[in-house]
Amino acid sequence: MALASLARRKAYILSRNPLSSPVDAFKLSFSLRNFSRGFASESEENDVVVIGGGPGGYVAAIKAAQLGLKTTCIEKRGTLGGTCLNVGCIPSKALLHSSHMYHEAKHSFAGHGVKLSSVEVDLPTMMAQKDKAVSNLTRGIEGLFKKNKVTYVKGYGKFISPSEVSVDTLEGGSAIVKGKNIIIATGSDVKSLPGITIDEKRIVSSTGALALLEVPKKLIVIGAGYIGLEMGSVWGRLGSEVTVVEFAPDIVPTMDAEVRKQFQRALEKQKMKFMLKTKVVGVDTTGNGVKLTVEPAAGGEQTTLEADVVLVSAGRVPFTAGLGLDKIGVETDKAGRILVNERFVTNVPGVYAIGDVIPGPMLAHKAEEDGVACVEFIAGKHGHVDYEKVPGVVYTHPEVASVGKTEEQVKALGVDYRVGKFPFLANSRAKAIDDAEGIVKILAEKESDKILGVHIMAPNAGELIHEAVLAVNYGASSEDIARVCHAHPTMSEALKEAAMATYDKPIHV
Ligand SMILES: Cc1cc2nc3c(=O)[nH]c(=O)nc-3n(C[C@H](O)[C@H](O)[C@H](O)COP(=O)(O)OP(=O)(O)OC[C@H]3O[C@@H](n4cnc5c(N)ncnc54)[C@H](O)[C@@H]3O)c2cc1C
Ligand SMILES: NC(=O)c1ccc[n+]([C@@H]2O[C@H](COP(=O)([O-])OP(=O)(O)OC[C@H]3O[C@@H](n4cnc5c(N)ncnc54)[C@H](O)[C@@H]3O)[C@@H](O)[C@H]2O)c1
Repeated sequence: MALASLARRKAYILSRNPLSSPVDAFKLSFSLRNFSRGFASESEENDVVVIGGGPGGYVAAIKAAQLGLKTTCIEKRGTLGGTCLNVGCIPSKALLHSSHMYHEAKHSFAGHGVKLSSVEVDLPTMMAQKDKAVSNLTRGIEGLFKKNKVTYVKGYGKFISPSEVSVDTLEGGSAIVKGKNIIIATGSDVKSLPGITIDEKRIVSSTGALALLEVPKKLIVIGAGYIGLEMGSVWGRLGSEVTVVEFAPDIVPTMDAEVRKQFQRALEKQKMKFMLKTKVVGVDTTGNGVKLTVEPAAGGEQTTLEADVVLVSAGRVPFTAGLGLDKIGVETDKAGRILVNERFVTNVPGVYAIGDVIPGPMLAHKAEEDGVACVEFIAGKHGHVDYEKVPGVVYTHPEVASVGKTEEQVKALGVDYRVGKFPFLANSRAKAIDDAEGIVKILAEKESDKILGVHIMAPNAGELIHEAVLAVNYGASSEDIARVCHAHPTMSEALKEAAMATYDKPIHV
């Protein structure tokens, strides 16, 4: 790197970092010189050290390096990408896609005039395709680290002081990594239930459910949340008889109630069974399968259910084991989540936390936004995450996607509102492809017509929602969406029609 360009970069960073002292300035120029040479020794002080290489951590590390900060990321797993890439978002979406293809071939192709003499599941090939997707993507992040000159340390990090992390490296040694700013991005782990031991064979977490060696005849899912419904769908499509046991009166309790009812009906049509308001009180694994004793959540008569495999998907908890938080005095809440202020700083100056390990939705895209905003603050810029406008998607078929408030939340706020709905049964593209189960529902403030929430159930709701995410972020009205020309024939026209139904009348119903 030319000296002039180094000087410009240094001046730029210092101009945006009001905390930089002359000593910091010296360290910065030292680190920038090393940065320009493309290496960094672990004993040198970093501007930013990130513990955890998941969507929160790796994105924070890349962004920090892009902002000219000398950055090291410590990850214990041996591969980057965290829960999401290794055992979460990516492998589950790979299996959801493969199992959907099988299900379509078996149940829908003939109706489109495509005849197959036989359709079979080849589970090892399906799993290999999933593993290939995962390894390509995790290696891709290593490439991005190299490209952006992020130092990658493979090992388990623990605090020895607010500016030093000791790492037990995967190679067997240990190292001290120093940083002016340390970001905790250690993510989450499966929440275990009392009396139920996960062996990842017969009683599995999502990780085991992503790697079963055969299709279970009977699968019981504990918890009707994101993981339960997605993984229940995968195995249900491949032939399992799926029963979902849920403690609450409803599936996905955070979803808009009207959409949720339609969603539950759609899943029941796919033969998924639900036992709501039900709790698990005992598990017996002494025989070949698993016997699960359940009773009504409010107490009452017990029933025994039998299954080949039980999936425990009753939520996730922040992961901070062995991190040494007590050593440096980082505060957590009762649920173990690290408490941070609006700049992601913990109660210990210089120590930050982002992603699943702090309060807020446990979603990969939220963790990424946290990561970018956190390092922007560190670099003296203005980071921003609006937690009210984080979209959520359940990747079943149909998918359910939402942004903003549910009708129940709007009612609770006492706001006067209007609702506009449009069914996919009246959408020409959905009818053309014979996949028309679903609805768009828009909630808008009555007086201003400002959109408060959008809920979509549709085959590709996870893609369709982003027009609504943009609208909600820009403070758009339903009329704003309705007056935008949408291409025909597309599923997106259903959003336009629902918007017309919100402030006026739709054309096609
Ligand atoms: C089955 C499943 C499916 C999911 N699907 C989706 C989805 O479709 N969309 C979505 O938005 N979200 C999804 N999620 C949630 C998503 O995976 C998380 O919200 C996201 O991974 C959180 O990112 P993170 O960076 O905060 O933590 P994580 O991804 O958990 O990463 C934390 C990393 O830190 C490492 N680590 C922990 N402690 C240490 C230490 N002391 N030293 C070094 N390294 C350490 C861990 O090994 C881990 O790799 C899914 C989750 C699961 C389980
Ligand atoms: N598509 C996605 O974005 C996606 C996919 C998978 C996971 N995730 C994330 O991972 C996290 C964990 O997923 P999850 O499905 O495990 O949690 P979740 O919070 O989505 O759902 C857990 C469900 O289990 C129920 N439950 C809790 N204790 C129970 C008990 N003892 N018996 C029966 N039911 C019980 C809850 O009422 C809830 O409905 C979620 O917060 C989600 O954000 C996201």
